[in-house]
Amino acid sequence: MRSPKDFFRPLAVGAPTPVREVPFRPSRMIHFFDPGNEKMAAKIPAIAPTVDVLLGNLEDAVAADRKEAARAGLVAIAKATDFGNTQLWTRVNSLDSPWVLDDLITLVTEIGDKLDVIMVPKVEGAEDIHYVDRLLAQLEAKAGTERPILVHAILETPTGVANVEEIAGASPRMQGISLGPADLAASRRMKTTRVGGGHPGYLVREDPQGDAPRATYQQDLWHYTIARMVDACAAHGILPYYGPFGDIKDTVACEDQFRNAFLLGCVGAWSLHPVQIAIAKKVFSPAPADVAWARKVIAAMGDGTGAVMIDGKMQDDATYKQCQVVARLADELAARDPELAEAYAAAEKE
Ligand SMILES: CC(=O)SCCNC(=O)CCNC(=O)[C@H](O)C(C)(C)COP(=O)(O)OP(=O)(O)OC[C@H]1O[C@@H](n2cnc3c(N)ncnc32)[C@H](O)[C@@H]1OP(=O)(O)O
Ligand SMILES: O=CC(=O)O
Ligand SMILES: [Mg+2]
Repeated sequence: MRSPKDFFRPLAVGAPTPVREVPFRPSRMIHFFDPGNEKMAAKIPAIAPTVDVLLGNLEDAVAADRKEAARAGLVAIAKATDFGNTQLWTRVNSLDSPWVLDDLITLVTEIGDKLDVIMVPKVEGAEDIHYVDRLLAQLEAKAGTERPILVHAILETPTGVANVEEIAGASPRMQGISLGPADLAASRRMKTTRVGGGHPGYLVREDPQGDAPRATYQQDLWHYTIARMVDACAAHGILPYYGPFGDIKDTVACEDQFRNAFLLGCVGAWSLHPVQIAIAKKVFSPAPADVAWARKVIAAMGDGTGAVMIDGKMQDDATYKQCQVVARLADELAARDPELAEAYAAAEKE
């Protein structure tokens, strides 16, 4: 019988030991591709070095009669490609679908040693994660994989949002959670047909002042859910992400949506099209001037206690910690990205 003390024990004999801490690896963009689409698949070796995460998508956006082709395509691509230090993830079909069992069995036994993370859609509660957790342990034991494959949940149903804390803490395999604004809008019966982003009808209006025209301000439809997801993830030591932005041509609004998520605490977003890769890279890498400022505060704060004034702004133990968040992220990203490392070093010298 298992007790809470067994949380970090393997769920099957012969499965690898679960991780105690989610390894932070840059994941500014999770680049989606359909492995059964020959044109997209052909681009993967060239795209791989330009992204932090490549994700072979098997779920929505893959037609029902192309599911097997997508699964087989992912196996072939994973076997044939050297991804370097770019992570390989997959999004399997939902747990109530006719495809997910074969997705998991095939992928773990065929390419389990190459897969870093499995994204599970439409997660509604801890029981969904427990099911995947046990099955993955059995399959890992069968395949002889040496490290555990981590699990990422998509937050895209009202029940999932209501249970987000228990989902985040359901297993040591939990790597992170992404907001899925399209399915969430549908299942909440929101009246937007957009994939993420704002809506001109969701606004507040200035009070009337005589006959003067009243300004309106568009509000953020996703603020509540992203903030809730970020808190749940931070409380459980896992990573939060914004999901898809569907208006591919509106690169400006995509950047805004990504930046809102970044400022609220997300570490990355999905890129659905090559044009969104550079946007995510720019937004989810702290700006060089912000990194230089953070390092200046850290240097001035010594052991991180007390209060000082820098350029007219009060700094104390809390701002020291805020600056550490930015500086640590910059270090982690610079270790992967030499161009960014140079930009950070140059900004510090200014
Ligand atoms: C709500 C959700 O679940 S979101 C997640 C699921 N959705 C997805 O994964 C969508 C992934 N992206 C796509 O399917 C496509 O980008 C689409 C359908 C949005 C647009 O595709 P297209 O109309 O072909 O776009 P476009 O003509 O600009 O593509 C230019 C080239 O980039 C390729 N391309 C497009 N998207 C991708 C991608 N994600 N990865 C790699 N290559 C891509 C196209 O195949 C095309 O190649 P070609 O020049 O050899 O013809
Ligand atoms: O899967 C993503 C979504 O927005 O739905
Ligand atoms: Mg979805």
